[in-house]
Amino acid sequence: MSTDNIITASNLTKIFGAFRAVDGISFDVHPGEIFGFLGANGAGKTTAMRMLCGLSMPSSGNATVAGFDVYKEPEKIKRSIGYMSQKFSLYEDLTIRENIRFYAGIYGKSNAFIKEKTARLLKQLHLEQEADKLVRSLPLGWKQKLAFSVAIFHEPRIVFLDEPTGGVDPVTRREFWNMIYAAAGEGITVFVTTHYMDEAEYCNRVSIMVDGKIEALDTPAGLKQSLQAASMDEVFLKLARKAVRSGD
Ligand SMILES: Nc1ncnc2c1ncn2[C@@H]1O[C@H](COP(=O)(O)OP(=O)(O)OP(=O)(O)O)[C@@H](O)[C@H]1O
Repeated sequence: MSTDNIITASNLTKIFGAFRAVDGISFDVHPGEIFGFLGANGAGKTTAMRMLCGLSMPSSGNATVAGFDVYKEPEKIKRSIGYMSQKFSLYEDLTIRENIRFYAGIYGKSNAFIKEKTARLLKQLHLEQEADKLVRSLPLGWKQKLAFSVAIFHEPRIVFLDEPTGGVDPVTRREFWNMIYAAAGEGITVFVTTHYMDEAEYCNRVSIMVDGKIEALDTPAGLKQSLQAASMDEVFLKLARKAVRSGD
Protein backbone atom coordinates (compact mmCIF):
# COMPACT_ATOMS: atom_id res chain seq x y z
CA MET A 1 0.00 0.00 0.00
CA SER A 2 1.25 3.47 -0.84
CA THR A 3 2.19 5.66 2.07
CA ASP A 4 1.20 8.77 0.13
CA ASN A 5 -1.83 10.50 1.53
CA ILE A 6 -4.98 9.42 -0.23
CA ILE A 7 -6.68 12.75 0.42
CA THR A 8 -4.90 16.08 0.73
CA ALA A 9 -6.70 19.35 1.30
CA SER A 10 -4.97 22.69 1.56
CA ASN A 11 -6.90 25.87 2.35
CA LEU A 12 -9.94 24.36 0.67
CA THR A 13 -12.73 26.93 0.54
CA LYS A 14 -16.28 27.15 -0.78
CA ILE A 15 -18.10 30.45 -0.86
CA PHE A 16 -21.81 30.85 -1.64
CA GLY A 17 -22.34 34.55 -2.36
CA ALA A 18 -20.68 36.22 0.63
CA PHE A 19 -21.01 33.15 2.86
CA ARG A 20 -17.92 31.00 3.51
CA ALA A 21 -19.52 27.56 3.91
CA VAL A 22 -16.06 25.92 4.00
CA ASP A 23 -13.38 28.31 5.15
CA GLY A 24 -9.80 27.28 4.33
CA ILE A 25 -9.60 23.72 5.63
CA SER A 26 -6.32 21.79 5.45
CA PHE A 27 -5.85 18.13 6.32
CA ASP A 28 -4.55 14.79 5.01
CA VAL A 29 -6.09 11.34 5.12
CA HIS A 30 -3.82 8.29 5.18
CA PRO A 31 -4.54 5.24 3.02
CA GLY A 32 -6.61 2.61 4.83
CA GLU A 33 -7.70 4.78 7.74
CA ILE A 34 -11.21 5.43 9.01
CA PHE A 35 -11.39 9.21 9.12
CA GLY A 36 -14.28 10.78 11.02
CA PHE A 37 -15.44 14.19 9.78
CA LEU A 38 -17.46 15.77 12.56
CA GLY A 39 -19.23 19.07 13.01
CA ALA A 40 -22.56 20.49 14.10
CA ASN A 41 -25.40 20.98 11.61
CA GLY A 42 -24.37 23.57 9.05
CA ALA A 43 -20.65 23.39 9.91
CA GLY A 44 -19.80 22.68 6.26
CA LYS A 45 -19.18 18.90 6.21
CA THR A 46 -21.37 18.01 3.24
CA THR A 47 -20.08 20.98 1.25
CA ALA A 48 -16.47 19.90 1.90
CA MET A 49 -17.26 16.29 1.08
CA ARG A 50 -18.91 17.23 -2.21
CA MET A 51 -15.78 19.12 -3.26
CA LEU A 52 -13.62 16.10 -2.42
CA CYS A 53 -15.92 13.83 -4.42
CA GLY A 54 -15.53 15.96 -7.54
CA LEU A 55 -19.20 16.99 -7.36
CA SER A 56 -18.64 20.67 -6.62
CA MET A 57 -15.80 23.00 -7.62
CA PRO A 58 -13.92 24.72 -4.77
CA SER A 59 -13.87 28.52 -4.71
CA SER A 60 -10.17 28.41 -3.77
CA GLY A 61 -7.53 26.21 -2.21
CA ASN A 62 -6.33 22.80 -3.37
CA ALA A 63 -7.23 19.17 -2.90
CA THR A 64 -6.29 15.81 -4.32
CA VAL A 65 -8.19 12.57 -3.92
CA ALA A 66 -6.61 9.24 -4.86
CA GLY A 67 -3.86 11.29 -6.47
CA PHE A 68 -6.25 13.25 -8.70
CA ASP A 69 -6.78 16.99 -8.64
CA VAL A 70 -10.30 18.18 -7.75
CA TYR A 71 -10.19 20.97 -10.37
CA LYS A 72 -8.61 19.13 -13.26
CA GLU A 73 -9.61 15.50 -12.77
CA PRO A 74 -13.06 15.27 -11.13
CA GLU A 75 -14.15 12.44 -13.44
CA LYS A 76 -11.13 10.35 -12.43
CA ILE A 77 -11.96 11.03 -8.79
CA LYS A 78 -15.55 9.87 -9.30
CA ARG A 79 -14.31 6.58 -10.74
CA SER A 80 -11.93 6.01 -7.79
CA ILE A 81 -14.40 6.59 -5.00
CA GLY A 82 -17.68 5.37 -3.59
CA TYR A 83 -20.16 7.91 -2.22
CA MET A 84 -23.14 7.41 0.03
CA SER A 85 -25.03 10.67 0.36
CA GLN A 86 -27.40 11.60 3.18
CA LYS A 87 -30.35 11.00 0.92
CA PHE A 88 -28.81 7.76 -0.24
CA SER A 89 -29.18 7.14 -3.83
CA LEU A 90 -30.95 3.80 -4.07
CA TYR A 91 -33.95 3.71 -6.39
CA GLU A 92 -36.97 2.91 -4.25
CA ASP A 93 -38.96 1.62 -7.20
CA LEU A 94 -36.27 -0.78 -8.42
CA THR A 95 -35.66 -4.14 -6.77
CA ILE A 96 -32.60 -4.82 -4.66
CA ARG A 97 -31.02 -6.84 -7.47
CA GLU A 98 -31.82 -4.12 -10.04
CA ASN A 99 -30.22 -1.45 -7.84
CA ILE A 100 -27.00 -3.45 -7.51
CA ARG A 101 -26.94 -4.13 -11.25
CA PHE A 102 -27.59 -0.46 -12.07
CA TYR A 103 -24.75 0.91 -9.94
CA ALA A 104 -22.28 -1.80 -10.90
CA GLY A 105 -23.07 -1.06 -14.55
CA ILE A 106 -22.20 2.63 -14.11
CA TYR A 107 -18.67 1.64 -13.14
CA GLY A 108 -18.33 -0.57 -16.19
CA LYS A 109 -17.91 -3.86 -14.34
CA SER A 110 -18.19 -7.06 -16.41
CA ASN A 111 -21.34 -9.20 -16.29
CA ALA A 112 -19.37 -12.07 -14.73
CA PHE A 113 -18.02 -9.80 -11.96
CA ILE A 114 -21.48 -8.37 -11.27
CA LYS A 115 -23.15 -11.79 -11.19
CA GLU A 116 -20.61 -13.38 -8.88
CA LYS A 117 -20.36 -10.43 -6.52
CA THR A 118 -24.11 -9.86 -6.37
CA ALA A 119 -24.65 -13.45 -5.24
CA ARG A 120 -21.94 -13.08 -2.58
CA LEU A 121 -23.33 -9.76 -1.39
CA LEU A 122 -26.95 -10.94 -1.14
CA LYS A 123 -25.74 -13.87 0.93
CA GLN A 124 -23.64 -11.68 3.24
CA LEU A 125 -26.55 -9.31 3.80
CA HIS A 126 -29.02 -12.19 4.26
CA LEU A 127 -31.10 -10.65 1.50
CA GLU A 128 -31.26 -13.63 -0.85
CA GLN A 129 -35.01 -14.06 -0.28
CA GLU A 130 -35.64 -10.33 -0.73
CA ALA A 131 -33.51 -9.78 -3.84
CA ASP A 132 -36.47 -9.31 -6.16
CA LYS A 133 -38.46 -7.06 -3.84
CA LEU A 134 -38.61 -3.31 -4.26
CA VAL A 135 -36.10 -1.36 -2.17
CA ARG A 136 -39.08 0.69 -0.92
CA SER A 137 -40.20 -2.32 1.12
CA LEU A 138 -36.94 -2.55 3.11
CA PRO A 139 -36.59 -1.12 6.63
CA LEU A 140 -34.31 1.95 6.87
CA GLY A 141 -31.38 0.09 8.45
CA TRP A 142 -31.36 -2.44 5.60
CA LYS A 143 -31.52 0.31 3.01
CA GLN A 144 -28.45 1.88 4.62
CA LYS A 145 -26.53 -1.40 4.64
CA LEU A 146 -27.48 -1.99 1.02
CA ALA A 147 -26.56 1.59 0.03
CA PHE A 148 -23.14 1.15 1.64
CA SER A 149 -22.62 -2.20 -0.09
CA VAL A 150 -23.57 -0.64 -3.41
CA ALA A 151 -21.20 2.30 -2.79
CA ILE A 152 -18.24 -0.07 -2.45
CA PHE A 153 -19.41 -2.71 -4.95
CA HIS A 154 -16.90 -1.54 -7.58
CA GLU A 155 -14.07 -1.81 -5.02
CA PRO A 156 -13.11 1.87 -4.85
CA ARG A 157 -9.99 3.11 -3.05
CA ILE A 158 -12.03 5.45 -0.85
CA VAL A 159 -15.62 5.59 0.25
CA PHE A 160 -17.28 8.81 1.43
CA LEU A 161 -20.18 8.30 3.81
CA ASP A 162 -22.38 11.28 4.72
CA GLU A 163 -24.21 10.48 7.96
CA PRO A 164 -24.72 6.89 6.93
CA THR A 165 -26.45 5.76 10.13
CA GLY A 166 -28.85 8.67 10.71
CA GLY A 167 -32.10 7.58 12.32
CA VAL A 168 -31.40 3.91 13.00
CA ASP A 169 -31.20 2.00 16.27
CA PRO A 170 -27.90 1.30 18.09
CA VAL A 171 -27.79 -2.39 17.16
CA THR A 172 -28.15 -1.63 13.45
CA ARG A 173 -25.56 1.14 13.77
CA ARG A 174 -23.14 -1.35 15.33
CA GLU A 175 -23.77 -3.79 12.47
CA PHE A 176 -23.19 -1.00 10.00
CA TRP A 177 -19.86 -0.22 11.66
CA ASN A 178 -18.86 -3.86 11.39
CA MET A 179 -19.33 -3.45 7.65
CA ILE A 180 -17.18 -0.31 7.71
CA TYR A 181 -14.41 -2.20 9.54
CA ALA A 182 -14.62 -5.02 7.02
CA ALA A 183 -14.25 -2.54 4.15
CA ALA A 184 -11.28 -0.88 5.88
CA GLY A 185 -9.79 -4.36 6.38
CA GLU A 186 -9.93 -4.81 2.61
CA GLY A 187 -7.90 -1.61 2.24
CA ILE A 188 -10.71 0.84 1.45
CA THR A 189 -10.15 4.23 3.08
CA VAL A 190 -13.30 5.40 4.86
CA PHE A 191 -14.22 9.09 5.17
CA VAL A 192 -17.34 9.38 7.30
CA THR A 193 -19.48 12.13 8.80
CA THR A 194 -21.57 11.37 11.83
CA HIS A 195 -23.46 13.04 14.64
CA TYR A 196 -23.05 10.05 16.94
CA MET A 197 -20.13 10.44 19.31
CA ASP A 198 -19.88 6.71 20.02
CA GLU A 199 -19.16 6.35 16.29
CA ALA A 200 -16.43 8.99 16.52
CA GLU A 201 -14.67 6.62 18.94
CA TYR A 202 -14.56 3.95 16.22
CA CYS A 203 -12.53 6.19 13.89
CA ASN A 204 -8.72 6.16 13.66
CA ARG A 205 -8.69 9.96 13.52
CA VAL A 206 -11.36 12.58 13.80
CA SER A 207 -11.56 16.17 12.61
CA ILE A 208 -14.09 18.58 14.09
CA MET A 209 -15.45 21.42 11.99
CA VAL A 210 -16.87 24.58 13.51
CA ASP A 211 -18.33 27.33 11.30
CA GLY A 212 -16.52 26.16 8.16
CA LYS A 213 -13.11 25.67 9.82
CA ILE A 214 -11.36 22.61 11.24
CA GLU A 215 -10.98 23.33 14.94
CA ALA A 216 -9.27 20.08 15.94
CA LEU A 217 -7.89 16.94 14.32
CA ASP A 218 -6.42 13.95 16.13
CA THR A 219 -7.11 10.43 17.32
CA PRO A 220 -10.11 10.19 19.68
CA ALA A 221 -7.66 9.55 22.56
CA GLY A 222 -5.51 12.52 21.54
CA LEU A 223 -8.52 14.85 21.34
CA LYS A 224 -9.76 13.78 24.76
CA GLN A 225 -6.33 14.34 26.23
CA SER A 226 -5.67 17.74 24.68
CA LEU A 227 -9.12 19.07 25.54
CA GLN A 228 -9.13 17.41 28.96
CA ALA A 229 -12.41 15.75 28.20
CA ALA A 230 -13.69 12.44 29.53
CA SER A 231 -15.57 11.52 26.36
CA MET A 232 -15.91 12.47 22.71
CA ASP A 233 -19.26 14.00 23.62
CA GLU A 234 -17.43 16.40 25.88
CA VAL A 235 -14.76 17.09 23.23
CA PHE A 236 -17.47 17.92 20.74
CA LEU A 237 -19.41 20.14 23.14
CA LYS A 238 -16.29 22.07 24.15
CA LEU A 239 -15.48 22.82 20.49
CA ALA A 240 -18.97 23.21 19.04
CA ARG A 241 -19.87 25.64 21.81
CA LYS A 242 -17.77 28.18 19.92
CA ALA A 243 -20.07 27.97 16.88
CA VAL A 244 -21.84 31.12 15.81
CA ARG A 245 -23.62 29.53 12.90
CA SER A 246 -26.65 27.33 13.42
CA GLY A 247 -27.83 24.55 11.15
CA ASP A 248 -30.89 24.89 8.94
N1 LIG B 1 -25.79 25.63 -2.52
C1 LIG B 1 -25.77 26.38 -1.41
N2 LIG B 1 -26.03 27.70 -1.46
C2 LIG B 1 -26.00 28.46 -0.35
N3 LIG B 1 -25.67 28.00 0.89
C3 LIG B 1 -25.40 26.70 0.99
C4 LIG B 1 -25.42 25.82 -0.14
N4 LIG B 1 -25.08 24.56 0.28
C5 LIG B 1 -24.86 24.67 1.61
N5 LIG B 1 -25.05 25.93 2.04
C6 LIG B 1 -24.89 26.43 3.39
O1 LIG B 1 -23.59 26.10 3.82
C7 LIG B 1 -23.59 25.74 5.21
C8 LIG B 1 -22.93 24.40 5.38
O2 LIG B 1 -23.81 23.40 4.89
P1 LIG B 1 -23.43 21.86 4.89
O3 LIG B 1 -24.62 21.12 4.34
O4 LIG B 1 -22.13 21.66 4.23
O5 LIG B 1 -23.28 21.58 6.44
P2 LIG B 1 -23.14 20.21 7.20
O6 LIG B 1 -22.04 20.38 8.17
O7 LIG B 1 -23.05 19.09 6.23
O8 LIG B 1 -24.51 20.15 7.99
P3 LIG B 1 -25.48 18.90 8.28
O9 LIG B 1 -24.86 18.18 9.42
O10 LIG B 1 -26.75 19.59 8.67
O11 LIG B 1 -25.59 18.10 7.05
C9 LIG B 1 -25.04 25.78 5.66
O12 LIG B 1 -25.28 27.02 6.32
C10 LIG B 1 -25.82 25.72 4.37
O13 LIG B 1 -27.05 26.38 4.47
